[in-house]
Amino acid sequence: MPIHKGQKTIVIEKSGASAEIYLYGATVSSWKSGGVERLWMSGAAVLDGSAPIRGGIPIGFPIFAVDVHPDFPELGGAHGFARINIWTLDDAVHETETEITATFRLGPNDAIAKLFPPPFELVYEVTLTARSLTTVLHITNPASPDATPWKFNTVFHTYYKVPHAPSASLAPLTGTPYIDRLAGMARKVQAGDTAGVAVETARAYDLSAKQDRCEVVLSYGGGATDALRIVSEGFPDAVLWNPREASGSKVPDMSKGGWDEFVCWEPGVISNLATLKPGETFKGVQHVEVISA
Ligand SMILES: O=P(O)(O)OC[C@H]1O[C@H](O)[C@H](O)[C@@H](O)[C@@H]1O
Repeated sequence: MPIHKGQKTIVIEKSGASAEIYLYGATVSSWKSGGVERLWMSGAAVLDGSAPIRGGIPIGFPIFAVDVHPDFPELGGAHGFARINIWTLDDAVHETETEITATFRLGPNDAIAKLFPPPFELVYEVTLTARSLTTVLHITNPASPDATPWKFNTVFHTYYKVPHAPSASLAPLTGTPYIDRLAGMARKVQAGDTAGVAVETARAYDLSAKQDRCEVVLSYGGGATDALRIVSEGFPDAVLWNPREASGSKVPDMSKGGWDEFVCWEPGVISNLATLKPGETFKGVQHVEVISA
């Protein structure tokens, strides 16, 4: 069976690879390729649907981090409601010889409407092949033409599992502008080719010049024979984040030492809100592939 449906999660399998997705938040919680777990999950993650899942790929929408939405200030909090609501799984699972796709949907409910009244539709496709995981988010404003446009942030808050976070690096990033969220949102430009997380890092890279297609390679370091090629499409930003011990130890659902085990590279609409007019759909893609180092 290429798909296993549980009460809380589904697992898809293809050519020896697998991915587990919680209906809560449509959070991809595990991706195994080549017999290796590629996503990090905190040992202290809350998995009972009472709090966002600390690990995997939580989806942020319609705000990012603790930023407040100018039109819907009640949203507040972190990363919005998409990651803390139950999504529905389409009955139809698309499968070919080389790939399998499961599709999830989220729309308004009473609790969401109190925070974010306009109509919206989120469609999320998770596609697995032997060596890749692709996530695609479609965000639609289905309102009638005379309705007011609304604004949103979104993010694939992806936690990559690495053997030793301070040894891991992302490249090529030379000359890419970024906002240093730890330095009063100072605007800086990436000097060297690689960026890492040996110290606490929260940078929002400006990918607007390569919004159509941005490719980076996450190298594990330490003589690893494989690496991850991460391609994002449609996203104007990506956050590089790791809290290291000083800040990570204050995060209640982060296991001790967790900050040594992951790198977050988070493609999204982050530094500015995007506007969606009635009838419009935003599409963001993240394609991650295991490659030789
Ligand atoms: O604790 P969370 O709401 O999941 O957020 C975790 C982190 O996500 C982002 O990467 C932000 O840049 C950080 O400021 C935030 O701490």
